[in-house]
Order: sequence, then C-alpha cells, then structure tokens
Amino acid sequence: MALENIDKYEYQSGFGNSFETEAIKGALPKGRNTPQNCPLNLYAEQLSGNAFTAPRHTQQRSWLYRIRPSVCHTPLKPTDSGLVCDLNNLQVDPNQLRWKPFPIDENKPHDFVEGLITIAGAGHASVRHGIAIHIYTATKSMENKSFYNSDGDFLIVPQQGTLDIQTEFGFLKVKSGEICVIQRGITFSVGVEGPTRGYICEVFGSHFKLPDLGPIGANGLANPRDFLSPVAAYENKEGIEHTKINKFLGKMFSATQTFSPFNVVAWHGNYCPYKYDLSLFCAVNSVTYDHLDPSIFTVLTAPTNEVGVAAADFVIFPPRWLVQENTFRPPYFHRNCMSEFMGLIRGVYEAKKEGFLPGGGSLHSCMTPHGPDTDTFNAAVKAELKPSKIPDVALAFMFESSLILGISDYAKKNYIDDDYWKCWQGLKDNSKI
Ligand SMILES: O=C(O)Cc1cc(O)ccc1O
Ligand SMILES: [Fe+2]
Repeated sequence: MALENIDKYEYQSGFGNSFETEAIKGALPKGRNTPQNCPLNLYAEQLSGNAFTAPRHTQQRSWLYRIRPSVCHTPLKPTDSGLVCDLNNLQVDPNQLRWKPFPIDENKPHDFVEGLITIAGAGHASVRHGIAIHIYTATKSMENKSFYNSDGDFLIVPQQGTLDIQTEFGFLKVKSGEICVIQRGITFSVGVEGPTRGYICEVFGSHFKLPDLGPIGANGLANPRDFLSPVAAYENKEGIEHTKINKFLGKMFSATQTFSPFNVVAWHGNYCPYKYDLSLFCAVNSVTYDHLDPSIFTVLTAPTNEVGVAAADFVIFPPRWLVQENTFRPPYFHRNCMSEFMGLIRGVYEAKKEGFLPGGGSLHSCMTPHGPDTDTFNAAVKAELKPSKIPDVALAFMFESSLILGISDYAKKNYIDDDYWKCWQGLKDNSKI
C-alpha cells in the first residue's frame, strides 16, 4: 500500500524478534533472500548489525527490498553540521558536574542533525568500544534530508516534544516518556513540531539488549512484548534532491541522491529500530529494608566483553511505591567505579530537591563522591516511613558506563552549574561522639 493509504504508526511487537513485513503483498521473496529477480523488480539489500560470523544468538541483520539501492548517491563530502565531536580531544574533569537545561535556540531554526551536541564520551568508534552522550535540540523537521550513523547505535530519550521518525523500516512516533533505539547504519529522518529536546546515548560496541533477570524470574522490568518496531512503509519519490548525512568516526559527511531513501517496500529480519514506553516498566524493589542499587531499574544494557559490565546501562527512576522500613529511602552517598550521567525527563529527582532540571544533566564520574543534597538528606532522616509514592510526574534516568568519560569543549564551557558543589556543603557533623 502506498504511504497515503496506511496508518503510519502501525507496529509489530517483541524485543529482538525476527519480523517480516510488506507494504505491498507479495513484495517479500519467498524461501530465499536473493532471488535472481525480486518480486516487483525490487532490489535486495542486506543491512548487517554484526559480523557475518557472529554467534547465532547475537546475530542481527535484515533484508530490505527497495525501489533503488542505497548505493545510488553522490560522493560523501565533509560537512559542518551540529556540534558532534569525535572524542579525540575531550576535557578531563573529575568534579561533580551539573548542567542547566540545554537551551533550544528558537532564533536559529535547526533540525535534529544540526542540533546534535556531544556532551561526554569515552573510547572511540574506530575500535568499536565506547560511548558518547549527546543532547539534541530541534525547531524544524528534516525536509528531504536523512541521516545514518556509521559509528554506533543511538538510544534516544525525548525530553520535550514528540519525534516523528521516518526510517527505512517504517515510521516511529516517539513521545517524551518513551525511548527509541536506531541502530548503526539505519537511515532516518526526524520530524518535529515546535521546540524539541532530548538525550542520546550512542554505543560503539555491542547493541542494547534486555538485562538478565536472575532470581527475579521470567517477568518484570521492561517486558519484551512492549518493544515496538515499525511495519514496512515506503515512499516512491524520484527526481528530487535528497541530502543524506552520515556520521563517520565522529565527523559529518553529506551526499545527495535523486530519490527518497525511504523506499523499502518490504523487509525481514531482526536488525530494526524499536521504541518503548517507559511507563510500562515493571519496577522491582525492596519491600523490606534498604535502598537497593539502581541496576534494578535497568531498561536496556549494552554489554562489554566482561560479564556483567556494561559499556552503557540505560536505567530509569520510575514512579513507584517506597515501603522500606527503618531505611534512609533516597539514593545513598556513594563512590562508584562506574560513570553516571543523569538526565531528567520531567518533575523532580528524588536525590536533588533543587537545581537538577528537566533538559539539564549531571555527571558523577568514576569514584567521584556524590549523593543526596543537604535538604534531601535532612528531610529523609526525619521522614515518617509510611508507604510513599515517587509520583508519576517524576522521571529521571541514568546512562551508566564502566568507561571513564571525558567531556566535550562545549560541555566544559556551556551551561555548567558552577554552584553544584555547594548542595552538599550544608551536611554537618551530626555525630554524637
Ligand atoms: O547518583 C544517583 O543519583 C544515581 C543513583 C541512584 C540510586 O538510587 C542509587 C545509586 C545511584 O548512583
Ligand atoms: Fe550515583
């Protein structure tokens, strides 16, 4: 069915499933991937998310059947777009860092790609190990323009504004409170309405997967069936000037082509973008005593080769009941060997009464001490411990990484909250020694 006639936002569900979907019945070849001539005379194109030889349980690839193949474009040329940096010259700062909300510059119309700003990172795409944390802002849609990333997968966390994402695989509408993953190589274009902002965790190595549940059992946290991938939807536009932007080793390149890249009539496979509504997260926590580690709120994890150690964990602090007895309920004071970048989607975060705002961020690096601010501490040690609720209006998250992150020049110079350190200075000696 041509684009005009379909529900753009139809999805198929299941994390990591092998899907098959056709926008025109019969467009998928039967019984083989590369027949001599594909149905409807489409071109077959494989998109590989892993080495061909990766073990079967990690294997991710899809076959796309398209009107013209992706290769029909002019040579890619370096272009200035956005403030993505290549992580080669990051600034080093062990302090507790907090950023005020990153502004959405409405005086300078810009799209999603032009509004990408790298904040922090470690490792490098060239060795397929590491992560980068970006902020995006946008005030306009990408028109006749698309983007694909050779460096890694994007986990996108919208904070303000809905993303209307057209991909080679079909459409995804992603609201604030939902997330999506668009993997390495997938071409997409982002439509927005009004001022838009969010966070991105880019992983250069493994793909995100659901965490193991161990003794929790077979259910809970993010359930596989709540992950949604698009159904095939194509547009047949020829004779246009379409710009394709590619991020390659942290630099932007641009090429043109005369047809829409969203020309995939059918596809099958398990390498495809997906979205997830964070309100569906089934939180598990202590119902006796103590504040448990935030790993219990892991939505997705991108592992390293070391068992149990992530390049990036995506963790949320979801609305939930707190019922622990004789317990200091907010996050504890701690020093962590992992790096913790936090963002706030809405509301107020349980460890910080003030100063940590939606659209801002914080970074507590490897072994950098941190914890609840003075007001939060003083209130929590006096609180009556009846069941209480972290309200639905609050939603914070963390990109937690085993890597030690450097910060970009931009992040070092802009929107830093110079007074952040002061939020702990009121913690007095209360000892009765
Ligand atoms: O630092 C933070 O606010 C994140 C965090 C939350 C929590 O509940 C326990 C540990 C932790 O690092
Ligand atoms: Fe922490």
